[in-house]
Amino acid sequence: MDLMKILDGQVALGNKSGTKNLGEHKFWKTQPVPQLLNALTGPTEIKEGPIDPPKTPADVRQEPGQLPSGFEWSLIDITNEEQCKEVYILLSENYVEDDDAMFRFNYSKEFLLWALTAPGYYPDWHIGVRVVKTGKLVAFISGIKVDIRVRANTFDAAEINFLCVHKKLRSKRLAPVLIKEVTRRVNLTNIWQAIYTAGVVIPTPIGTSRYYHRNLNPPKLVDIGFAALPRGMTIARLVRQYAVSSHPRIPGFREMMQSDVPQVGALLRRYLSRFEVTQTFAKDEEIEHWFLSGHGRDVDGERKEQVVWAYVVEDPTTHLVTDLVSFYSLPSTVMKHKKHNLLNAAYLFYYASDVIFSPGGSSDDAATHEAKAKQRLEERLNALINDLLVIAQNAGFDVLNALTLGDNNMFLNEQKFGAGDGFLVSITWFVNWWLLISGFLSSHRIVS
Ligand SMILES: CCCCCCCCCCCCCC(=O)SCCNC(=O)CCNC(=O)[C@H](O)C(C)(C)COP(=O)(O)OP(=O)(O)OC[C@H]1O[C@@H](n2cnc3c(N)ncnc32)[C@H](O)[C@@H]1OP(=O)(O)O
Repeated sequence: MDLMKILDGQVALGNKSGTKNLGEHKFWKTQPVPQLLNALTGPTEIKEGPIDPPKTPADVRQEPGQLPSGFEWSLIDITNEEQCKEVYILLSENYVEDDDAMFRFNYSKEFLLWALTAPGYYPDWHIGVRVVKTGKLVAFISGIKVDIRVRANTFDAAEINFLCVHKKLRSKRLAPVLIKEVTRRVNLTNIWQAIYTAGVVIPTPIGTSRYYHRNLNPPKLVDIGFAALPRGMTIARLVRQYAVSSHPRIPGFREMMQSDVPQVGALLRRYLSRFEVTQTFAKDEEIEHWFLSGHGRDVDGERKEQVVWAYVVEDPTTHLVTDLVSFYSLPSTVMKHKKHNLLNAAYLFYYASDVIFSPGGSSDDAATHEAKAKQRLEERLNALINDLLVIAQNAGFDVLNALTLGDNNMFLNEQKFGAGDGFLVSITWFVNWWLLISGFLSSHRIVS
């Protein structure tokens, strides 16, 4: 993981938008978040524990916050095809772009439905703002409920995502109004923590993660400016360099099925127990949602895009599920390009392997046992990602993106991922703990 540098009250993340004088946060400095550490002038340590005195939903204002005149709140029913399409259009025209305005996220309607209807979601955390006169949707913010474990503590939290204000309404302080409104609705359910990620630094990050990109379609990525053609290199050589085999190699590697849900749940929970901060996925219905729903199908003649792709390894002898590996599909619009209008990007999602838990030799001391387990895991993850690349390429993806978190450093270099210019900052809110969590946000481009 890349740690951000905190220097003289400036946080430098290496990308243009990531640098801001931290004293300037008019909104965030009023909020119950840990304020930024400053080695020279401010606090240098944040103590674990509640920031605000504990409250109850009875202490929360019952009415929505005040919007500027001419605008009104509008609850979005994301399961309603028309309303989902309105959010899709707002985001596809106004959501996250890279610094050079070459690429913009193009979340599909199916993706939005998948991401916002996870088990336990609250429909009234899907909040829109419309122009009163025309009814046009011009802003959005959303949350879902997630269970988070930080070391030994597990608690309910909101995961906030898809904050978006129409380009024509930017810099009018609408974002703080949206954030306060989602906070109010979350608090009404007696939840007081939230997690979210951003491509900018706001008080206070608990971790920074860098995007890495595995090129699967060199001619296109070079053509659209996502990847550079290194000096002295030809496209043909680049194609050879990034070629992947045509079939998965691990015996028993196959698409995940409904009947795998209990085993995958047990495997993933065990694997994630090794980390200090994770979503718990305590219920099998969550496993089913996150790994099996959103599969592409034709409904009433309309093609539904496949969102999540999950694969398992079924041991050919025992028939037990030993491994999981997955990605989700999140295309980006390629702006201002004559030939290509879409970058088909796959994003590495969760993976797990039981090789880390295999018993070692009886004579091994603890350190040897751990070193051997780590090596087994490294070999296995490389094999799994190698097979996932085959799936992604055969399905027509141009690139597989991954972050520098979890066990990803065990395979990023070997599987030929290149460092990107995008960073993801993970942030907690009202939270007692420093958290690290992965999210759905990136800005991107391969820089090395
Ligand atoms: C317990 C429950 C709690 C629940 C809530 C938890 C918190 C959730 C927090 C949200 C998690 C979202 C997770 C995602 O979805 S991250 C994705 C964010 N979306 C985009 O980047 C899409 C393109 N950009 C836009 O639509 C707008 O630029 C947005 C809407 C981002 C800001 O609109 P605009 O540009 O017109 O600005 P303003 O004049 O209204 O407001 C300026 C204030 O807003 C602060 N700002 C700017 N960007 C972000 C950002 N990404 N997270 C938090 N704060 C942000 C900024 O520092 C400034 O405050 P301060 O610096 O002066 O103090």
